[in-house]
Amino acid sequence: MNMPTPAVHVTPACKGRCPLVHGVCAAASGSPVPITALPVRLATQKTSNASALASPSPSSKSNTLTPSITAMTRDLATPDPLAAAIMPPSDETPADRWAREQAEAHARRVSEQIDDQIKAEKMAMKKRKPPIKVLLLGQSESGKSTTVKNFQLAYAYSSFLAERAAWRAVIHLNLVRSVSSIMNVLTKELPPTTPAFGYELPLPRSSVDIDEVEVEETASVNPSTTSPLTETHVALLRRLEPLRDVQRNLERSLGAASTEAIQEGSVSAAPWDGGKFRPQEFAVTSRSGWKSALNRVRGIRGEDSDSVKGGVAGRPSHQPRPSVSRKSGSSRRSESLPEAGGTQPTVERAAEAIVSFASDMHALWADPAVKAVLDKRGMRPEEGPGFFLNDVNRIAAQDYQPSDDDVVRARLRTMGVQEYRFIFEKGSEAGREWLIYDVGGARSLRHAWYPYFDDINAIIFLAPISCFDEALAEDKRVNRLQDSLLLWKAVCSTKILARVQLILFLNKCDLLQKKLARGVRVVDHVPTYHGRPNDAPSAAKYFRAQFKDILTKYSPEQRGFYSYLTSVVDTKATAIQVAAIREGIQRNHLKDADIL
Ligand SMILES: Nc1nc2c(ncn2[C@@H]2O[C@H](COP(=O)(O)OP(=O)(O)OP(=O)(O)O)[C@@H](O)[C@H]2O)c(=O)[nH]1
Ligand SMILES: [Mg+2]
Repeated sequence: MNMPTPAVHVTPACKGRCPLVHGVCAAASGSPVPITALPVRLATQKTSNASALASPSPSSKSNTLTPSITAMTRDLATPDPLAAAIMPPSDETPADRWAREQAEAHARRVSEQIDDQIKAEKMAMKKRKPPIKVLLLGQSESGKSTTVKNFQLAYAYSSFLAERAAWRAVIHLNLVRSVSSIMNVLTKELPPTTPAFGYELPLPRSSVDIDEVEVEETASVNPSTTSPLTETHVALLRRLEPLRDVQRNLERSLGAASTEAIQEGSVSAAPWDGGKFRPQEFAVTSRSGWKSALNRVRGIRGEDSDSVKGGVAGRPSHQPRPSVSRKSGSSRRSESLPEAGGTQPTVERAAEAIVSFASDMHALWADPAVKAVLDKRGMRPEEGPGFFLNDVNRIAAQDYQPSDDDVVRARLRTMGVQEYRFIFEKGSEAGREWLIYDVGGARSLRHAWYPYFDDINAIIFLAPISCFDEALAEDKRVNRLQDSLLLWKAVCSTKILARVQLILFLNKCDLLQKKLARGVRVVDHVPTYHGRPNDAPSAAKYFRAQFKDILTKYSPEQRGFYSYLTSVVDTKATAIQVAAIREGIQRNHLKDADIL
């Protein structure tokens, strides 16, 4: 008799010990194997189930595949051999049968529920809207992080609030740094016969011996007759000298983000723009910047400990793009993190020291002779980043807690790329997730931007137009406005960004206004400005036209020019602009998706 070809398959894994479902082994974890290829074990098992078949003798040649299957087929008058395997026992009582059927019905219901759930999840996945991704670009100190703070204030205030206390150390450092830089200028004003300040002078070790050193040293000081500085100033400078240690300690506590950009020389404005750039060689420096710095003073160890994973909106989380993180192991800049909570005592000691220097810091800033020296040397700390000397008494108070405005004005540079998640609760697109990427703007950090160009919806580009007379911190030969224009040109002409909506913030308009009001002439730094009025609206209009020309000329495809005159430290005005931008980006996104 010809052996019928079985219509069932089992996997090698189960070796036929499990029931089959729809002709395929239920324990399938490997490729199904035709039953004909099975070792003898399956056949012997089936034959024992079908007790009609006599067991073959161990010595018998019938212990091979062919005779066993022959036996099995003979035995199986039932059409499905596996049904026999799971058949209820022949001696099942009515009660047992009832229980079995109940259990089977329950199992079916559970199985159907799971199927429904999987189906519903699949549908929801299909329906979920992709996040809108916005990248903030611009040179260092252009106001990118300050713009993020405006988004946080407007749309994620609880997370802004959660971080606010941690900014105290940053604000203290900003304050001390202003004092230090004033001290540096004043020290230069002293005549050469005056003993140098700083490291050559034996510094008082504590506030107790300040007076002794003061008396001893000031006796020999003979300030220049042309300098407005007197022995009182020298004494003041000497008393403030220990603040330099406070600054160093705070910088150490806050990490790399708290130091300002060092001069780097000839790094190009846009490292990705020019043929030789290979993005995979670079990595994002993620262990620095706000998050890490704030975590340090909050006593949180590790960079992701407060990252947002589908929860609170608006807090930073670093999520490097795959193309970036792949290489991050070798090229990531390492920064040793202190032990959890280890920076807290240092930060508190610094706060106490600052309180004890409050009146001297106030005296320094309020002194007309000091102002005269700063003016003469062209130094205007009040127009620089993170300036808090006007509020020294409030900030150097024992119980000081930063206000919203203090946080917005605080300066801490961004060194990697930081991602902020926002889930907007109101409006037509409620529930839509936004991802905002804040990057480090120094020239040496711009290579890390490129991987983020990939699938971005919009770029907010910040150009600080008050900087037309300033040099880049990284390269003193480069004018800051020139750098912004070069960078804008590179962004406009980058092919991968051809369809990305570009929004230009001509920022620091408040400082532009102040600068021109005190007599700085645009034409002295921008010769093509010739013949135009030296006022802020005219200058802003002129700069805007330059940016627009570049967009028109260098965009691979025609696109709209959206620009705003901003002062992002003005949170009220910025809130209105941010709302308009949000609406605009959303509309553009919907239009792209053909929803509008
Ligand atoms: N007066 C004034 N200050 C501003 C304005 N925008 C930003 N600032 C200040 O400038 C400093 C630098 O701003 P950030 O937002 O940190 O600059 P950034 O572009 O993030 O800089 P990097 O992180 O180094 O790339 C901060 O102290 C801000 O408060 C503005 O429109 N007017
Ligand atoms: Mg920043």
